[in-house]
Amino acid sequence: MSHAGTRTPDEELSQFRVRGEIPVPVLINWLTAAAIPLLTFFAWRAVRQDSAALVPTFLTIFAVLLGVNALLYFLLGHQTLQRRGFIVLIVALFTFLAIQAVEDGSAIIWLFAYPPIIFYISQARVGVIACVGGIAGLIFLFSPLGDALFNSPYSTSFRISMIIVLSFEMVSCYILDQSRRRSKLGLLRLAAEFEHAAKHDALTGLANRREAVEQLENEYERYRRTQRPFSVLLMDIDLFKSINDTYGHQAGDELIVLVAQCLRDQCRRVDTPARWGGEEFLVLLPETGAEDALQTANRVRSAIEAASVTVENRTVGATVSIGVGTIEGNESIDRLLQRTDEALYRAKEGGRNLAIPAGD
Ligand SMILES: Nc1nc2c(ncn2[C@@H]2O[C@H](COP(=O)(O)OP(=O)(O)OP(=O)(O)O)[C@@H](O)[C@H]2O)c(=O)[nH]1
Repeated sequence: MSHAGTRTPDEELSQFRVRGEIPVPVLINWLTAAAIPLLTFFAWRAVRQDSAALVPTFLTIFAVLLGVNALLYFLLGHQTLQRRGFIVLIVALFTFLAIQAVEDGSAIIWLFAYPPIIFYISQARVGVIACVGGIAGLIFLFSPLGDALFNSPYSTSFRISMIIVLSFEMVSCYILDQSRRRSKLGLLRLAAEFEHAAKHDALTGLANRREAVEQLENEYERYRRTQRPFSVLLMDIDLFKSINDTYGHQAGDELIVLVAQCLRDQCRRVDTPARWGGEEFLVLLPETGAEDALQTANRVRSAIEAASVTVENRTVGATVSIGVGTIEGNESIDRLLQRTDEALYRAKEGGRNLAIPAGD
């Protein structure tokens, strides 16, 4: 998972979805589908109960606007627009329900639906701001100034209970939401670790053979589209068995890590150095012709020849033999690897510590 730029984990989280999690646009659609008939029902009841014309009119307007918000989402597919539109509408709706004392004041208890929704569909920061704003608004509504402005029918005990219970619910929702976000982050990090482990070699940290094959296939596809050739270096540490036998397996492993580091140092960022087998490495050089590939091979070879590790106060170095292959015409990846392997074999036969271009 990327931690690029100044993105906070919260923003980062919204980019990913864990399997089974309800996507925010879907939840908003469900809530809209539930709210429209409910609002229509309460509007109809308000008409029947002879409430002021304002109430049924506003409830109907909210139902229509929620429908328009959903329609716009289906037409444009703009998730942020859908979410922001929905938040604005529900904040306005809950404010209206509270200050107009809809349903003789009982509609204010719908405010309890607000905290879980707001925390789920927006970032934690937005949820906190919305909840603190909501409680502040409610305290204002229940204050003597609110009474003077809106003439609320709520009893004192109801007001106290409403503020305490709603605050309790908001804090609970915040805690549960934090826990949900932390577990989601943990799951995403675990998935990223698994993905990394599946694609990389544990000893060297280089791409493993499976990942190298995948990159080769991608590069091959690009070659077929653009006809810009790519090259591969297939290399093998010389006389590695005798290094293991003389200095031990641990020293052998250290040399493998050293070779990997030399590859990293000598390759471009776009190249893929990979551990191909035990003491075999492959480097994929995208958009690289034969001449440049041979130059890179010789640079890598010299860097490895110059490097060494210290084992029990003894300096141990190694050399590598390299086959250098460049894709030609319509040949397959297998054919390219076969030609490159033959070149590697010739480098071994020719005395080792050599880079030999593949033949036809
Ligand atoms: N330490 C260590 N040794 C390994 C690893 N993987 C393979 N080897 C050893 O590498 C050696 C490879 O030897 P060979 O393929 O016979 O060839 P070589 O001795 O390198 O000789 P040439 O390739 O002909 O230059 C074997 O002894 C393997 O056991 C590893 O991960 N760590």
